[in-house]
Amino acid sequence: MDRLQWMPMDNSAMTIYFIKQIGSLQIKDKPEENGTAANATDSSSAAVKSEVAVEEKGTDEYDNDKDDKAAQSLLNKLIRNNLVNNTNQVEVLQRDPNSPLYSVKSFEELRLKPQLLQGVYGLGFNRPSKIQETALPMMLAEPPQNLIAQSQSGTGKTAAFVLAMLSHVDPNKRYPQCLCVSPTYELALQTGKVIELMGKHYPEVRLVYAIRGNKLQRGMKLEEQIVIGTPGTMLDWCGKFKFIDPKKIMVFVLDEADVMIATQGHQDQSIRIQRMLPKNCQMLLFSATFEETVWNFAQRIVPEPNIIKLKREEETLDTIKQYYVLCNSREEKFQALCNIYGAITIAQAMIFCHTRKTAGWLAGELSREGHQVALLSGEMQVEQRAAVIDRFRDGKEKVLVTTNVCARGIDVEQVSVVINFDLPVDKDGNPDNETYLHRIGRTGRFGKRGLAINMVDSKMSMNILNRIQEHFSKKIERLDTDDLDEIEKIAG
Ligand SMILES: Nc1ncnc2c1ncn2[C@@H]1O[C@H](COP(=O)(O)OP(=O)(O)OP(=O)(O)O)[C@@H](O)[C@H]1O
Repeated sequence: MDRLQWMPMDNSAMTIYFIKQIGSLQIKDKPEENGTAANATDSSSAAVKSEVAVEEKGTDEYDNDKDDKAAQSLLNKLIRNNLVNNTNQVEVLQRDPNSPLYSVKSFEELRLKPQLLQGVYGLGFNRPSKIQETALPMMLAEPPQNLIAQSQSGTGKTAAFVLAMLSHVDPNKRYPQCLCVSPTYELALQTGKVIELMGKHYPEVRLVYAIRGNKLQRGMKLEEQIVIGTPGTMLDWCGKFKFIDPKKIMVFVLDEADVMIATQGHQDQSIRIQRMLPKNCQMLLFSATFEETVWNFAQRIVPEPNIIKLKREEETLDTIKQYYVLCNSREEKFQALCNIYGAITIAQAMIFCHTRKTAGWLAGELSREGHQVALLSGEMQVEQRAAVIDRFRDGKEKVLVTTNVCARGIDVEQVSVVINFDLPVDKDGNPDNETYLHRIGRTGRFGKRGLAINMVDSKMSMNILNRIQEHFSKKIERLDTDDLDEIEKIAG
């Protein structure tokens, strides 16, 4: 697939250029922001400065950073360049319990079209991932089987359903045969990129994006076999504008169901699209989590599904030593931090704050002390955040100060210390145990030993710490940061 259809654009602020070569899809969305993103990669101190400037404005923009699932998912994709290490076992629930459970250990066994096998190997995939081993045979089976697949972020779900779509289309038929719905514009583009790359040697198959800004002429009929887009535009293209004949769709993919559900209105639109599709259309639903809301949504969309879940790995904090430090103010917390830095060698540390304001202040103080500091918070563009994380991962900065935007999914192997400058609480002020686990899980990865230090500055935060201890049934020891010998000992 070495070309994309050129699509007429409207005059909105956004301009999209589709350039002939694969991988050179360029998006221009507010040029001044591109400039800011470039600056962010230049130096982290630029980010620190802007944060301090925000603080001076004295407004109440210092909210706790919201857990934006779509942004987090996009961030994960932007910073990840290989498969997430996964040791979990797969659990399969089949629609027809008599059919043999079929699983493949190689891509050859799937008897893919040579062009697609070339695409797979071209991407550097040597063998299927855990979820792909089981999902691919089901998705490629005849007659088509419906599937709900859950597996954590970065385990190869996108690659799996992209391969299924590319395998199912008939390139000789010039109309849409596969629809793939993603929760946001940016996530749709990311998935589109995987389709382009995987279909690189299959130029007869074409792809079009049903996303905002891509205005087609009324009355036109799409000739591309695969349509990827967001639910609203996809619904319009199927219903209102009739660019797509939904009755001819053979495969319907709902990507990132958990993110989709978190986005208002998307459930409804997806269900409305699904209702237009023929009964025998294959439904594929993918999600990184499998909470009740996702499950309810899945049941409304996917009739008689096969289900693949990853069995949950035991969450363990055994390799992480946890301490708390008693302080009276944020200045004392900062002093305690300096003492820790003075006593032990820290390869890389992540420091979590409750608000953007504190994070900005702390980053400024630390850089004044001579530390190489990176700052990450929710008001930054996702691309800026990815650039900051990349620099941190490359060791260009040794300390990353952040709010909750960085709690999940980011693997930086050299992080040996995590500091909760503020303990994680939910919006009602109760301990946020899940976030605590995610935060301190940034250290001690892959069985390495890690250190987590919690700053306690009030009765209330002591109470929160106690409740966290109770929740995990794990003692958190007190650390006296005025005693350098004691600090040295914990690093041993
Ligand atoms: N079989 C494979 N072998 C090696 N790398 C793979 C394989 N399958 C996928 N990858 C790579 O692993 C990374 C994650 O894959 P993918 O995006 O498909 O995961 P995902 O589960 O869809 O993640 P998310 O939940 O974030 O959408 C990508 O960089 C992809 O190119």
